[in-house]
Amino acid sequence: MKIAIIGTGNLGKSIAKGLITKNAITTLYLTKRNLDDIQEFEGYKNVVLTTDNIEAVKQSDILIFAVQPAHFEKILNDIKPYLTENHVLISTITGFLIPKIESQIGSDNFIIRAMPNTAIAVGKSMTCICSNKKGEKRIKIAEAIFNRLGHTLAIPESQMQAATVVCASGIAFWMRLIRATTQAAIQLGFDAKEAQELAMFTSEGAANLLITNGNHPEEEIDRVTTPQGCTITGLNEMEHKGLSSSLIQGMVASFNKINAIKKEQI
Ligand SMILES: NC(=O)C1=CN([C@@H]2O[C@H](COP(=O)(O)OP(=O)(O)OC[C@H]3O[C@@H](n4cnc5c(N)ncnc54)[C@H](O)[C@@H]3O)[C@@H](O)[C@H]2O)C=CC1
Ligand SMILES: O=C(O)[C@@H]1CCC=N1
Repeated sequence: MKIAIIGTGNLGKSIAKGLITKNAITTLYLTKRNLDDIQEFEGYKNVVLTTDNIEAVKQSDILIFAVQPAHFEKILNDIKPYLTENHVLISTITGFLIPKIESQIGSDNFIIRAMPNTAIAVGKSMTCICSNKKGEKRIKIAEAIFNRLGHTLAIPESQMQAATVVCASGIAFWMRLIRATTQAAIQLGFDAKEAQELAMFTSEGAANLLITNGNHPEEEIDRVTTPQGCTITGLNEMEHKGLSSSLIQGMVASFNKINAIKKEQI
């Protein structure tokens, strides 16, 4: 696959790492206004670093956009004359709706929105995908790319903001939970490195139990909570302090923020 990543910042770099590691490219063009920050990709076979978005568009079939929302409109205008009927455009840009993309370049292109997260760098992204009418014919291509780099779910565009909070911001939320459990493990006597090891692999195990068995989390909790034991004592204390409630409220606040940004853009 001839892929270009337009805007190789935090997310773009993560996607590039995933694509290169999984050997999912024929050619990969990585664009950025200043190439200093992406020198780590220099020297990889079939990977080209450039400041020239138009060159990247001309040399690629699949265009993945990973710039900040404020920069996207100008980039679309710049590349518009070079888009062909074969290009598949995949935008990862938060809050930039398909009708707005179509208002820039028309509705006759394959337009897909994908919401991955930075775990794409290690092939473990949860990526939600939607498309315009025309893009429905190419959504399988997007799914094939992102399935190699994790797990995908096709959703309506109306759920894309919520998916951003749950999956993209979700990496930060989970990191904070892992850090908090690490800090607790240090207080309970492990050194910092061991504490993080315990926290990381325990959270991986918990997620994998659900992924593998398809159970509800409470079923797995029931297997751990010995009556009058230490687990239920800790769990109930966390709930008295508002664990579930604070997570839900935080994610709703995050969602409200995205919607406020979207209103400013309209
Ligand atoms: N960081 C994340 O975890 C996620 C980010 N997103 C979305 O992805 C987009 C990018 O986010 P980040 O990577 O965090 O931002 P970032 O600011 O790290 O990366 C954007 C990159 O685009 C480059 N850029 C700006 N104008 C350009 C131009 N004309 N040509 C080529 N490159 C240009 C910038 O130099 C920068 O490196 C945002 O719209 C964000 O909402 C979506 C999901 C997850
Ligand atoms: O924090 C943000 O606004 C962006 C969108 C999801 C991840 N980063």
